[in-house]
Amino acid sequence: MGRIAVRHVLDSVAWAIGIFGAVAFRYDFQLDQIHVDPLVAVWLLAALLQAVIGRLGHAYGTRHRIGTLAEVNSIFWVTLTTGLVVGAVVVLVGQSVMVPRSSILIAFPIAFVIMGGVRYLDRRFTELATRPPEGSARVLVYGAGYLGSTLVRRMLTDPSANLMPVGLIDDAPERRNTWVDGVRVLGTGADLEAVTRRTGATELVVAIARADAILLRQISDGARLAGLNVKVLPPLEEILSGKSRLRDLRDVSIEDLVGRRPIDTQFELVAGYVEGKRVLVTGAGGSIGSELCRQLFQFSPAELIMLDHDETGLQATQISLTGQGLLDGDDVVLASIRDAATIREVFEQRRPEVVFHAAALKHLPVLERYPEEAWQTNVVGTLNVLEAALAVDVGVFVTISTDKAANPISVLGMSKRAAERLTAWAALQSEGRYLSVRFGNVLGSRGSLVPTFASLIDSGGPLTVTHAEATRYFMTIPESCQLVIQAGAIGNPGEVLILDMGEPVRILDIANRMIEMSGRDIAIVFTGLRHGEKVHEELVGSDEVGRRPVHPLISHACVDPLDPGDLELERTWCRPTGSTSRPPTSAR
Ligand SMILES: Cc1cn([C@H]2C[C@H](O)[C@@H](COP(=O)(O)OP(=O)(O)O[C@H]3O[C@H](CO)[C@@H](O)[C@H](O)[C@H]3O)O2)c(=O)[nH]c1=O
Repeated sequence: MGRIAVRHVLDSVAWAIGIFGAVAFRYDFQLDQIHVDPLVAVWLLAALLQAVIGRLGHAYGTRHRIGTLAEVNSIFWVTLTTGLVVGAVVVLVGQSVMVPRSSILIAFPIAFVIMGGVRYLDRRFTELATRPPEGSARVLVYGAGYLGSTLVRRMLTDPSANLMPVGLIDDAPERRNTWVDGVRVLGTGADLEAVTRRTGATELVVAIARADAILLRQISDGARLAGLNVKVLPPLEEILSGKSRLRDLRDVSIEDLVGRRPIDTQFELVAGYVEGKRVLVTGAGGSIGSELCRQLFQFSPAELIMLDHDETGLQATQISLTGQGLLDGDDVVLASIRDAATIREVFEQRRPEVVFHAAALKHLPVLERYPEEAWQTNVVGTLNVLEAALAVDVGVFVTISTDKAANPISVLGMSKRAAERLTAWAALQSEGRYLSVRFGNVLGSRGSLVPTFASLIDSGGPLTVTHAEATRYFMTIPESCQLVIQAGAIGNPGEVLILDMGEPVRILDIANRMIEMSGRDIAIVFTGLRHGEKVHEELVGSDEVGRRPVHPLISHACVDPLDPGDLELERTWCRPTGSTSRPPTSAR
């Protein structure tokens, strides 16, 4: 018998107990005074009405979860209506067939309490059967809001996850001592140590949808003192859509602690300029280019053309996007931005309408030693892409720049400053929106700080920190790309858009945290600032004024256009003599 049929039968039994019990009460349990046949008729009428009204009122379908308040509420109204109709019948004809009028008045609460009780027991048994098994990890959930409650419920109904929620933590004092599915809010972040001792918890799961790096650092420091392992959830959207499961909980990473900055994507804005368009990304095999491709793909461009000179990088991006890396389609283009003729040909053949220019050389110390390389790729290469775009009337062109272009003192910074200025020049030659987006360090990009420290830790250290006070602005790659794509929607021609990266973080703090998270004993050595390296980065140049007219995290500033005819004047930093750079020397 199906579950719904069983519930109909049980509710009929509830009415039987209610009606016969009420009459038995009425006659003081002198059963020989009871006329059974009319009572059976009244019971059958009640059972039939309960079923019909219940079906009409959707009280028996899958609309409500078993034993929830919503289900009991809907059963209440069905039972009350049934009771009223049956009661009216009894009032009209009951006297003549020896059914006492008061019987339904008493039968209704008895039947309803039994129906509610059966549902409660059903729910308890179901929950007990799916409870995490003995020996499951004891978990505290930080955040008793929607996400925390959903998580607790999932843990309680997914025995395979082996996670037993033993308490909730929430900083809102009014939530203290409230319950979520039998799990209590035991205190705030300040009580973490006491709550851990009391519950024997070993894990702490952060269930705060918009937790940023600062909050995660605070929680993680508290958890360390309490001896808890910190885990974080996959992105909220994935949880809500059911794409991710409990086992996708992962340890908190250095990226979470340093660069997390949840961003609201204004989808309509972005879809407006990407959807149905031919979109080309240069540097598609790199860290930023590949993430841009992944995000742009979701906005259904007519074509996504991934261009890079690094075939292996292109393959990795293709795999991450399409699940295959055969490299045999039109979606990947192998070409170097240094090669003007080839780039022009690609643009003429593929006629992109939107371009994200992410191809660049990026390593500051290397470019100090090889400035000509920075010139060829970051300046001439950018000009090549811009000219090809102008030739085919690209409508939106976004150059990816860096905070090192603000008050530049390095070859990297100066080359990217020139790229921003060339983009501003191109804006003057076109009807389209040609603009740059400038931001600081992205966490985890190839060859950057975090992967370098990670491999130094793997090999036993020491960690090399260039300056004890050095700070950088950090963001995760996905979050910075989200902002870049939004910036493309709101930027005006020739502008540079500057992403708000929050507070700068000390490199030494990152080194210390990574060592601590590794659980190993690793030394730190201070190596001294390298040529061209600033102690603190600036996002806005001293000659620039940033305004935020549209997006709260994106400033707009004007850039002085650079006519390609004047490029030679710009080249001073590129020459060994009189330049800020050091000529290559033999390996030290
Ligand atoms: C690799 C390494 C780095 N550092 C320091 C140097 C910097 O102050 C800071 C970050 O270093 P990196 O991750 O290499 O990033 P940085 O030189 O700032 O440049 C990056 O960030 C820029 C944005 O500011 C990008 O435009 C560049 O393309 C990118 O390479 O950490 C150390 O102290 N020790 C290290 O071993």
